Amino acid sequence: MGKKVTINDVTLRDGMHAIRHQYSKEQIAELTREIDDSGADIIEATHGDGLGGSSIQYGFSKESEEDIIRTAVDNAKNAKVGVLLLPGIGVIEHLEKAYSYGAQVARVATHCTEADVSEQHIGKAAQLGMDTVGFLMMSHRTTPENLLEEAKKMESYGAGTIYVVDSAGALTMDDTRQRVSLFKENLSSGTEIGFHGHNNLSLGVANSIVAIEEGANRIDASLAGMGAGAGNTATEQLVAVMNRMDISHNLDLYKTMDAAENLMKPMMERPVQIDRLSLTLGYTGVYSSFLLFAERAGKEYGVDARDILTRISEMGAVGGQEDWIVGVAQELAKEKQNA
Ligand SMILES: C[C@H](O)CC(=O)C(=O)O
Ligand SMILES: [Mn+2]
Repeated sequence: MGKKVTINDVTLRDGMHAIRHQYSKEQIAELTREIDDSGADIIEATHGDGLGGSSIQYGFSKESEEDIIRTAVDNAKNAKVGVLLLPGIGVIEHLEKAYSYGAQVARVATHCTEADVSEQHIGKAAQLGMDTVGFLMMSHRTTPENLLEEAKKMESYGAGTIYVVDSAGALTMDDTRQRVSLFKENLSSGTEIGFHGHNNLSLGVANSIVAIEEGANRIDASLAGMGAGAGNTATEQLVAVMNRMDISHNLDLYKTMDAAENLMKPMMERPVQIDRLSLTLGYTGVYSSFLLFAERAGKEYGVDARDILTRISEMGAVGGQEDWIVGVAQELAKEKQNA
């Protein structure tokens, strides 16, 4: 089926959310070596919210940005190291520094209707000669047709790959199929298409396969699904399914299974799994990295964290609005008192 699939591993970057950005240099080094040895093509390594993400708003990371990127670069023999940048959180200077530390892939992420804020960053990454990717987050929040228009903008700025990003794990298989197939029919034939899934509705692998069937050839995955919410598409599960379907890729199944089981799972602070809270993220379409914030606020204010997420969804929150969560928890607590 189609071209060989490139696996962009997000264990270190999206996985940062699940460990509150607290991977140590030693953990980054060990994970990079195992992921690289298992055959992943790209290893993304930054704070969960990308370059410049270490802050009071998103949580401070244990290690500096330079140490995170350099440790990954120093320990990857074959894989390229990538970085994520959300314009506004990260700036051009962050990108230049990441490049100087050895990052070769730059993924510029915007909300699905705001591609126009990525022009400078995509332009800069392309000018540096980086493998430049546009990353359209919360793709369920707009129509396939509109998402295509945003993808075309990123393509025109110089991105060689455009991703459908299911940040909330809310896309169904038909939703994924419609978005990826429109990209395939309408973007330039030289533009690669990617898919980034979250497993909140238990569709991470299924949606990734649908994306491949429709012409995507870059897929994000992480060991044991380590990532925000119920996690990302689990590498070892995806590899097993791709093997069964004769989809060509570079990964070794047993190595991904062993790394997930022996290395990744023991590092998890909170099991990365589908539970009532992560399922609510997918069900209501809320950004996966809100999970731990909502859980904490629910405990602090004595309210059901599912109600927080539902209210946040009704308010139309997008990534970056983590600070709304405490306000909503306080509001719900007051309503409970007055009931
Ligand atoms: C900053 C986010 O964690 C990016 C991402 O992985 C997503 O939107 O999903
Ligand atoms: Mn993600």
